[in-house]
Amino acid sequence: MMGVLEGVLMELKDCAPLLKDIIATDKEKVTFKHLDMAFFVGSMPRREGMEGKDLLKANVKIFKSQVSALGKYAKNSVKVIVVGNPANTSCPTVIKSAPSIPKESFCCFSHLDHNQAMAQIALKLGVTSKDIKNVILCRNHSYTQYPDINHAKGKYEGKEVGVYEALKDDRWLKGEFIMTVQQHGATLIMARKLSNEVSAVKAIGDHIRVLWLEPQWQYVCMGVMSDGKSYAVPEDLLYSFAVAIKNQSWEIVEGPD
Ligand SMILES: NC(=O)c1ccc[n+]([C@@H]2O[C@H](COP(=O)([O-])OP(=O)(O)OC[C@H]3O[C@@H](n4cnc5c(N)ncnc54)[C@H](O)[C@@H]3O)[C@@H](O)[C@H]2O)c1
Ligand SMILES: O=C(O)CC[C@H](O)C(=O)O
Repeated sequence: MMGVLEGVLMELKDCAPLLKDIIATDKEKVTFKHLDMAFFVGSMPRREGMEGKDLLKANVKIFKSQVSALGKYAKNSVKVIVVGNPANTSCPTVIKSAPSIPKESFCCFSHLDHNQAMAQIALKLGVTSKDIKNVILCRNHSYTQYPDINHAKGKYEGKEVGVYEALKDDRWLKGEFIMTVQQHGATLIMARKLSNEVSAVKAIGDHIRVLWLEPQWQYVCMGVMSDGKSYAVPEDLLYSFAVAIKNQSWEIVEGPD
């Protein structure tokens, strides 16, 4: 596998102007030492005809072994993002496998769903995603997720207006839009015969920027352990909420403006 890694290294060097150094290794002790952020992405993707549960056994085994090494070698302040699927279901198991790391430091990656939902609205309005804000991706990273646009706003014809008001198409927003977002991953696999890549990498970059560099981004979606006090979601259930970011940490937002 080190040969393959050499190829990945070459690509990383080609696309990272701010890159200072890379350590390529297959040793857990070296990989996880002094880490600030860990993305659990090395795992099986779903192929056409497979269901999320088909990945569970294989991927949870990979995550469990890696995260216990993470607990052993990484800083206690490390932030862990579970990307590999089924991301929601795996995340609590991952958390339990590294008890030395606070459970608030873990999240399941739902930034891609958030980007997808914003893109659907932007395309329908004829603007770009950067003109849309406050779309909340609720519940989880699967077909039962729910894009909440009650607080969403768009810059439309020079004004900032609520998405319902701008689109004037409640039927689409309450029907086709929700279904398109919920089934986006599966539809893409059917079309491409492979799961998403470019959009996932872009969303991972967005997630890092929000968490690490741009805390002024107030309403962003992450799958986190519920505190039992918000939106009647039971405590310790992994759930995608709108969160506010402060000091590289998150807080569940109750009803964004
Ligand atoms: N949450 C999300 O929004 C989201 C988005 C995209 C992909 N995913 C998930 O991320 C995962 C990876 O997807 P992909 O398209 O990159 O898959 P891929 O098959 O292209 O890459 C998976 C990589 O994992 C590596 N790997 C396999 N077993 C490993 C192990 N035991 N230890 C370390 N690495 C191992 C493989 O060598 C391969 O390089 C999948 O589970 C996919 O469903 C999630
Ligand atoms: O398996 C799916 O339905 C989607 C896979 C995709 O990589 C994603 O996580 O969005």
